[in-house]
Amino acid sequence: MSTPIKDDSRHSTSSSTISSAPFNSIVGEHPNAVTNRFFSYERIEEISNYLRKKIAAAPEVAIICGSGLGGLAELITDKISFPYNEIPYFPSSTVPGHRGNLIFGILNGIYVVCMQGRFHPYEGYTTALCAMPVRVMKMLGAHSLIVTCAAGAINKDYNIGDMMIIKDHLNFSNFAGPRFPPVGHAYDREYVTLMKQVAIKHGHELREGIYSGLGGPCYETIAEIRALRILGGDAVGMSVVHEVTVGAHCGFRILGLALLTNKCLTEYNAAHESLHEEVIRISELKANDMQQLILNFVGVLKENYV
Ligand SMILES: O=P(O)(O)O[C@@H]1C[C@H](O)[C@@H](CO)O1
Ligand code: HPA
Repeated sequence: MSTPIKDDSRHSTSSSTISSAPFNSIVGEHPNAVTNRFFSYERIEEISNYLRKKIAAAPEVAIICGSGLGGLAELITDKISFPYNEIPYFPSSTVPGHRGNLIFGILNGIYVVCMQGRFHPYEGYTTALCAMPVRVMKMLGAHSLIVTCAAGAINKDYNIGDMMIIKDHLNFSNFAGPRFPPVGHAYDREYVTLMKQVAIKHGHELREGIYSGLGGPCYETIAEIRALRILGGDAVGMSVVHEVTVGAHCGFRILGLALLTNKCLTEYNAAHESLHEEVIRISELKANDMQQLILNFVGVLKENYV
């Protein structure tokens, strides 16, 4: 792992107040501004050591829950839960539908670590900071990363409530971090096949497609959606790509799963606009199907790969 880092001794793990002060982008700097830079190997190690002392085992699978999808954590047993603001150097979750807990425990027979909510660049955090927990979860021992998200459907044939395996992405966000990591095979082809088999076996219909990652926080313009469609995007969202980039860089086998919560606008005379409340409503409505897919996929990983 690389060490492209600027450290700052003002922060140490002895201070649990680092992340707990409120975010106020208008009147001042976020209290995590110092952490909102690069992350050294040593700092990732410091965070990992803090967690390692308190957990029961090394996690094998890491899971990131997207908007409204954090209910997966309810299926985990023997849970040890850390609110993000109690973990050294972690930022706070500020988006509704992202509860902000790092949860360790057993899911379908495997020790997992689950991010119940993620960090987005539009919250004011660098992409490097948003993806920092991926490095921590890898250092703790996880070999596989399951990234879930809510996304808008661009593909004309895809509908609200569809679940889509992410086979590749279009990255329209910037990134500060290690230079030139290859991501051509970031999404594990074997995992895609495995997930399709799981879906068939358990009677779930699954789409497959390309996720376009934009910065947000505004939803896309009609011109943008039309352009993304021409470029081959099947869905669009505001996360995933930084996590997958970092996950590929640190050697994770990765599976991406998007829940399509809305149809993106492509016509100027369309009556409706996308709303985050609607995104969460659909996520929660379909959460059970997403959870079952992940639960069964993890079970298959246990049988075949672990
Ligand atoms: O964290 P995810 O990618 O699931 O959240 C999506 C993208 C935005 O954060 C939000 C827009 O409604 O949902
Ligand atoms: N655009 C971007 N992000 C999203 C969307 C969308 O339409 N739906 C859910 N997350």
